[in-house]
Amino acid sequence: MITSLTLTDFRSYAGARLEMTSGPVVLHGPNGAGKTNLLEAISLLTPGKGLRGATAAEMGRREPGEATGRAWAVMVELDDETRLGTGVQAAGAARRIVRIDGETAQPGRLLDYLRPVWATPEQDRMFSDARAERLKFFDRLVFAADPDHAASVSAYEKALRERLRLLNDAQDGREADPVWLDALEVRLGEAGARASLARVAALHALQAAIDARSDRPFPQADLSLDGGAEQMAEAGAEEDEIAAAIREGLAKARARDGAAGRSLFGPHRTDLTALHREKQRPAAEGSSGEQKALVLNLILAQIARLSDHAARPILLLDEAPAHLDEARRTALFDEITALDLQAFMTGTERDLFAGLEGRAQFVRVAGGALETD
Ligand SMILES: Nc1ncnc2c1ncn2[C@@H]1O[C@H](COP(=O)(O)OP(=O)(O)OP(=O)(O)O)[C@@H](O)[C@H]1O
Repeated sequence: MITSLTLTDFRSYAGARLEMTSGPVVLHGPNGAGKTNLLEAISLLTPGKGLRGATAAEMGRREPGEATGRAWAVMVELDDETRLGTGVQAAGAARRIVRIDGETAQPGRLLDYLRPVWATPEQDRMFSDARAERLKFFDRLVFAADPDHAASVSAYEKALRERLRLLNDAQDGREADPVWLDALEVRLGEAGARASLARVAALHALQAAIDARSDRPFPQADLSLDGGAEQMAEAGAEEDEIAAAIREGLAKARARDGAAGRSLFGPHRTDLTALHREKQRPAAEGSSGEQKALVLNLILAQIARLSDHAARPILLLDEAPAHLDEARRTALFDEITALDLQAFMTGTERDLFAGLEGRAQFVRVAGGALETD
């Protein structure tokens, strides 16, 4: 578990430190106090984008009127022994670095120690929002258990950007090198097939974890992946067959993609859909409270799925209890306590967390300072 957190020039914090005892941590305080900033800091102790999807340059503390944020750092100590840190070395730097016990490390190594999983108010409309955000959300769930997935997705995205650049050049009258285009599409086929197979495997594991929670007062989702490559994987196709289908589809789509200036074919267009099981309706048609409860159930299923890993998950819940009804709030608190899970939760009112009195650490966030009540 995280036993201490130190923030230096991170967002609204000039310097702050919080020590944790065991159990959940409740962060309460007025709007704009810096509660979400703190969850965001912890969310950065995993590869990729954090809870706000912000760039490293945005996270450095800025005084009013300052154009560039400062160099910032976030450091946690695990069980009072291992130190994980991230930050930038120079003000405004775009790339954050990772340190483990003081040594620079590959971001992927963080997953050996911590697996943060988060739920934010922005996810409430996830099922009715744009498809790209849903796939990003799902991919994060996949790579928390399967770190290789992040490498497949980033190799795929890089090759896709290169292919589109070539097709745009061709559109402007410059000849696109067909050998290079072929090579990129081979790479897209391979990385895309790996990514699709990993997504399908994760979908099954997640669905099983959701099904195992049918006794909880949260709505259940029936998940599916709506994409050609994933459907082939479901039907038992091998990786090289899926890769060939992606490659062929991309080759056929060249002219159309070039004219549109977008990549209209490929597994980056896969969608995650969810059916509200009890109501037999698409999740996208549910109320925002229903969508929130459904997403939270999915997040809790993910936590259960990750609990077998050596690196235990850490749950970050931004404003979740405020939007749950009493029965679900109680169930959430009981579950978090029973799982012996480290959870950080935010809310403007301390009263919302009355059910955790005596079972959680209450921290008041105000004026850039953190005070345990
Ligand atoms: N780079 C930065 N430098 C300085 N201050 C920042 C920076 N980024 C964000 N802030 C400040 O942090 C505050 C927002 O903090 P945060 O989102 O954590 O609030 P919160 O406590 O979660 O509030 P709410 O209850 O409204 O969600 C704002 O006042 C914002 O101006």
